[in-house]
Amino acid sequence: MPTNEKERNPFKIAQMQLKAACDALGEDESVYLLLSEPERVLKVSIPVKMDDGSSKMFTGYRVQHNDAPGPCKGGVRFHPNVTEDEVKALATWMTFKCGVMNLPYGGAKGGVVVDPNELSQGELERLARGYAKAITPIIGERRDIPAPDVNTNGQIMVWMTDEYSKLRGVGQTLMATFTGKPVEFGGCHARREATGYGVALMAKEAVKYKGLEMKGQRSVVQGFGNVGSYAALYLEELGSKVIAVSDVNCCLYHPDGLDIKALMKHTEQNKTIKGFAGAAKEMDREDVFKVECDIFAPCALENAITVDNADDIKAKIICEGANGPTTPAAEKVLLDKGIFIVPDILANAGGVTVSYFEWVQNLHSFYWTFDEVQQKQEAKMIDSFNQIVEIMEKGYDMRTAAYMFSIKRIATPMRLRGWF
Ligand SMILES: NC(=O)C1=CN([C@@H]2O[C@H](COP(=O)(O)OP(=O)(O)OC[C@H]3O[C@@H](n4cnc5c(N)ncnc54)[C@H](O)[C@@H]3O)[C@@H](O)[C@H]2O)C=CC1
Ligand SMILES: O=C(O)CCC(=O)C(=O)O
Repeated sequence: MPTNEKERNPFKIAQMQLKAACDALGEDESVYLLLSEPERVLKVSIPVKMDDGSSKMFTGYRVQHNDAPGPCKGGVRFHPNVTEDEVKALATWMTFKCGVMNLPYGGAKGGVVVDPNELSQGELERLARGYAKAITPIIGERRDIPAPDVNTNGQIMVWMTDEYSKLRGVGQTLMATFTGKPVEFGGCHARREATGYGVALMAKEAVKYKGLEMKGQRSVVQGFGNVGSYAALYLEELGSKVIAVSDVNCCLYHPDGLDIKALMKHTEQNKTIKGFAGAAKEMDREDVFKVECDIFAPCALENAITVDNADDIKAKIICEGANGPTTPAAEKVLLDKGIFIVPDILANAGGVTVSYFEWVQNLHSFYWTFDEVQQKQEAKMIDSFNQIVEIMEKGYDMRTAAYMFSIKRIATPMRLRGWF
């Protein structure tokens, strides 16, 4: 892949990753053309009545990248740095993630430019409802199914489902239009845990592939939100020691391993890992890249690993919990150092996989147990891991192999539909 050192635009990066895989496959040029731009970009303005009586306008997006394999699927992010290109990239990655897991979906993503920490609970609810209303014309259980992402959660999915049902349900609750809902409201057991659990599972498969065992491996996790906290919990449960984690405020370190359950409790109460009594050292958040370890799991945001810090990372395996955490130039540095990278479209695909299970259960009103869900998730992820490794062994890095594996699954329905 060409590695323009300066390239940080996530959409350009997604296009570069796609191009590298299309070239490796020797695919028809039309496949790249059709997949390099999203099918639909909706930009919305959302008026919200604030608690002080004033009104504010928020900008939001819903991008539908491709619906050849089935309805579009992907989360909604609330973050001050959301841009149209970021949402386009995230939607593109969703298409290939669904392809990697052989789910009957294409990709989509949504975002609202907002810092939710600055909103009251009432303002947050009105924004969530306003966003759901604004994107109602293009979503639906057979068209596009949103879910949680950064700074959104089960409660926000309930508000959106309720709003959408008022507008489209005519007396019915339309459960299957949003996933990631709480178990008490049409949600699926093990969805909250699913992305982090999948990250830990994929790290374990990579460890096994290298002929090693999880016991004794030292893990480091960047980001301690939904994905990072459960990735850390399951990395610990699968036998590794989690010696460092970070969030937006700091990095915590303990050479004997942090107690992740206790840290999750601390974070629930304090909204940050900062101040946790069980750490040996509290450091600057950027120090997370310098901690010597075996498994490094970036679970925060895009462009976390760049050429500026790639050399600091001393791990055998990088398992990408976040979407797009590694720039192409940094990836080259890491691959040259012999680091095994499990790419985001596989490593964090547990979330959308269990969202798919939620959607299937909602459509049938028949619900599975926690263990059933995790067993089905594990079987699907390990199967994809093994098939991608087979392609990788033909001489590709794992990201390119994952794209090659996925592109075939998307190109075939496009070809059958006569799109090229
Ligand atoms: N929630 C989900 O099911 C899925 C999320 N993802 C991706 O995983 C990543 C994280 O998502 P969530 O955990 O849902 O978000 P979240 O909002 O629950 O947590 C984000 C975490 O990252 C931390 N963070 C932000 N900037 C940081 C920085 N510079 N250094 C260290 N930590 C930083 C925050 O403090 C927080 O702990 C995103 O890239 C998201 O797109 C991918 C697949 C599914
Ligand atoms: O659960 C889903 O449908 C999508 C999750 C998501 O946004 C992601 O995988 O990046």
